[in-house]
Amino acid sequence: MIILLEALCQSFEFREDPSFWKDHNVQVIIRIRPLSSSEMSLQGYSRCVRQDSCHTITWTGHPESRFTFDLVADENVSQEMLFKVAGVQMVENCMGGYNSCMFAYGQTGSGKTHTMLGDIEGGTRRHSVNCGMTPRVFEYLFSRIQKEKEARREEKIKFTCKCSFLEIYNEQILDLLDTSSINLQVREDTKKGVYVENLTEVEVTSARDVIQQLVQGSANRKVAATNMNRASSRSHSVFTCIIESKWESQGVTHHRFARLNLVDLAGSERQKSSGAEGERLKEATNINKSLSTLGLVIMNLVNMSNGKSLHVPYRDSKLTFLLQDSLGGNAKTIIIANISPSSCCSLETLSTLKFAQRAKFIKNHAIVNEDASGDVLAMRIQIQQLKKEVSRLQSLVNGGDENHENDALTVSFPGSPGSFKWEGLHGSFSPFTSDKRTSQKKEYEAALVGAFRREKDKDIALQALAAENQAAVQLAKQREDEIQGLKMRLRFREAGIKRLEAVASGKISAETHLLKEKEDHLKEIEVLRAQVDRNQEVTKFAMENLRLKEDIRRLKSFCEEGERERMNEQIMILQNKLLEALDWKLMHESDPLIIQKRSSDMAMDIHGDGNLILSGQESASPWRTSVNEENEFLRMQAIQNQSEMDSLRKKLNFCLEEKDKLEGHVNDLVTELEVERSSKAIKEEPQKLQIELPSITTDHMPNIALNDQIELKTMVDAIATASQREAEAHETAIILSKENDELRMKLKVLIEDNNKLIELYERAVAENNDKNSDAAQNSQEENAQNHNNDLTVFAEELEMRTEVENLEHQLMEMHEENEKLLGLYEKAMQERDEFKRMLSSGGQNSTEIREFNCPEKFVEVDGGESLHLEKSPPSGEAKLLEEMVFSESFVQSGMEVLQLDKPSIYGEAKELEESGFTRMNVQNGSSQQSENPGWSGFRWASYLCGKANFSRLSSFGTKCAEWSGK
Ligand SMILES: Nc1ncnc2c1ncn2[C@@H]1O[C@H](COP(=O)(O)OP(=O)(O)OP(=O)(O)O)[C@@H](O)[C@H]1O
Repeated sequence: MIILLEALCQSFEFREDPSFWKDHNVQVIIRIRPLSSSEMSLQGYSRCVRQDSCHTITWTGHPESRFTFDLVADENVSQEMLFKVAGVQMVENCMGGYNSCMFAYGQTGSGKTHTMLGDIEGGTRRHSVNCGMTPRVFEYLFSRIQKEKEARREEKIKFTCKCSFLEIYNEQILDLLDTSSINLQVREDTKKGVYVENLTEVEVTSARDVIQQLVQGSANRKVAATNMNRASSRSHSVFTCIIESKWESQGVTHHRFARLNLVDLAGSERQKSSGAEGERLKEATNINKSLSTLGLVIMNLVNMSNGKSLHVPYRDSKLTFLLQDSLGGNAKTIIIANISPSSCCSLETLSTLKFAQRAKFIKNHAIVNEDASGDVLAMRIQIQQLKKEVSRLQSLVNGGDENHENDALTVSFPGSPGSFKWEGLHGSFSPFTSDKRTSQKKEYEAALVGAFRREKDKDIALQALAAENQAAVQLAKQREDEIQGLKMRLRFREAGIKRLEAVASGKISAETHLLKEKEDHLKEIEVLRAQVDRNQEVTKFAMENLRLKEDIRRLKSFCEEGERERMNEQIMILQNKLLEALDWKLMHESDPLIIQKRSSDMAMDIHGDGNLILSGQESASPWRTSVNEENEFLRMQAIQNQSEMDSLRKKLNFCLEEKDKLEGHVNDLVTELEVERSSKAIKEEPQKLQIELPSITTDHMPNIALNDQIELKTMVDAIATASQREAEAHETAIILSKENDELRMKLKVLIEDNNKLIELYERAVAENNDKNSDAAQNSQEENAQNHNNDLTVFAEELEMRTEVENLEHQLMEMHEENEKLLGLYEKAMQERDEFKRMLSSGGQNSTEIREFNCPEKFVEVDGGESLHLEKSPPSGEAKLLEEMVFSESFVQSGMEVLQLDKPSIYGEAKELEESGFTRMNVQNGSSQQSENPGWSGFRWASYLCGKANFSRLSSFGTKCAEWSGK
């Protein structure tokens, strides 16, 4: 970690290029402050920037962005070092007559005040290493002034420094040196430029004076504690010093001045992070507003330098209005963009870097602010002398003769450090000493440099003017084209009007007019199109417009049509895939640590299962191959088994369905059979009654026989159908049973296969264990994989085994069901046979029934399952029976009974016959164990009815069923 930090905090050479200010008027420096303790507690040492050189810095967020600046100062750059690089040259510029400005920009807490003021309580830098830029600048300025005064004593050079200190708080200008004056106004004047009306200006003569003002003003500044900074400046502060110098030379008075602005901006802040509320929130809003105007001004300045003439909204905020000279005007400006390197300020840092990058493109036009005034005559002489000097120098350059007459000339350059005399080449006529001559030569050179520099500046200004001119010419041409177009359209209109007049006076027809009109319109369109095409700006804007519209549409659809969600989902999917790929890679890369961990995890898992105990050791490669093969074989077997099981499951389902159908079928058959039986019994009853009661039935004999024949035929048909259905059911049952057998066989095979698999698997495991004990440690990856495979196969087999068991169980159940069904079926068959037999022995029955006419006995029917009547038959019903069949009521209780165990109709009838009972009684029985008392009751009632009048007593049977609760 420490090494990493050292690498990250690697220091780069931090020194200024002395020639910088010759070509540039705006310098941008990035200053990275050290991580604060709160940042470290939040994000540790995590950083959002990386310094690549003394000019480049990379923001390491997504996407990574690289920025290039004039200088990048890391956290190791001290206050003094920063001053030497940026401050010293700025003071020199001021001494040379250039307006200078230094801004500190950055988010709240990024170190702006530390940079600009630093520790000023202790006085000058001699007292504190943390003393900031401003005190150092003034200390150096006054030392330079002192030196200059000494060097140019002859010229009687004089310096005056006036300071003012203001703050812009909530868009109001406050005088920090006089708290009584508030809401000062910014004014603009052709002579003075931009200035603040009624602002206190204090003359200072030493660094100490300045520091005094600084301390006083800083104490008046609005500072408050926020989440981001314990002492956050809630305003922009501007410390201004106007440095003026005057000197005389050759009767000419020179006046030079420079304005030095030192600006500590309030920090941009996100309301969320700063936790601003109430007054703080209002401050923050104003701060952010003026900073965004500053950003806008800079953006428009950049656009301007790219040839786009746009309005620069200086007046939109007090700050930009006041500092307009420093932004795109007559000044040399340094912007120090302060940033925090911590990841928790990543977005703010990026925003500062972007602001600084934009600011780098500002183009200032700094010129020396100097005036020369004095005796007009003296100046004329000076000009003449200069002219002569220039021509003499030219001839010298050309190798011509020198005119020594004019050798002794006094030369003075406006704006030069002073006037000097030219002594000619040898200086023989000069009254100056040779020492003086050397120093004058130096002055002469310096003056020449100044002259050239000014000339160059003028050239640049000229070039800018030429470019502007060209743009103006282009614009004029464009306008001319437009006017031409308009003229043409006017001509078309005039022609149109004339034609209309002609139409009105009947000279030409309306059709001709319309045709002409159409032609004119087409031409007009052509002209307009040409105009539009010629106007590149319009085309460009149109294109841009289209592009922007497309962007907006895309963004809208992105948000509205859930594109964003979809993309997020896709990203998630991709991320998961990536993770999977990484996992796979990790698994397959021979990282011994990871593999060891994985294999030990695996071993633990297997232990946990309680099925396998495998150590995390590797096995030899041939053995591995064979185990792999076995595993593969097992896997294939498992797949095969799985598919067989699937097909078995399908068959089982089919069987179950068939079984259900069969059950339904059998039930139908049983019902039909019962119905047939009961109807048969009812039919037989009259025959019997005929025998028992000849007097009653003889009259109806021919009718009954005919009816019987018809009913018998119907019954025979019904029985034939029933037999057919039974045969079908039988067949289905046989098929099912065959299928069952097949299934059973397959299951057996499967179980055998399974057992084989388990055997194989156990053998593999045993071998594995054996091999593991000998294996070396470096192939644990393979082992882990095999274990994994084994475990998977084992799990699959376990699952299979459970499934097979389930299947077996199901089969067993099915088997049982089938068995039951078969039983039922057999029973049904038996009953059918009985029924058939009963039918075939119809005549014999009448004889037997006749035997029933024995002494009266009562039988409790529904043997073993006694008929339980919940309601007694209503007396009316009993009466009916009496009237119809018997001479006395047979619906009684408490009589002697005959218990029958599980009687069948046939059996019961037989027993009845054997016992010689002539009558049976449906009794309100005591037994309640009947499974189907209603049914039994009905059966017995039917039996009785069969022996009485069928048509009338059948209703009694139904009633019996009702009474029995069905
Ligand atoms: N380069 C640096 N070296 C050491 N400490 C620094 C540096 N820069 C800033 N600091 C410290 O960070 C803290 C915040 O700095 P400062 O008050 O200068 O921030 P600011 O940008 O002026 O904030 P605001 O905009 O809220 O006024 C101070 O305690 C300061 O001492």
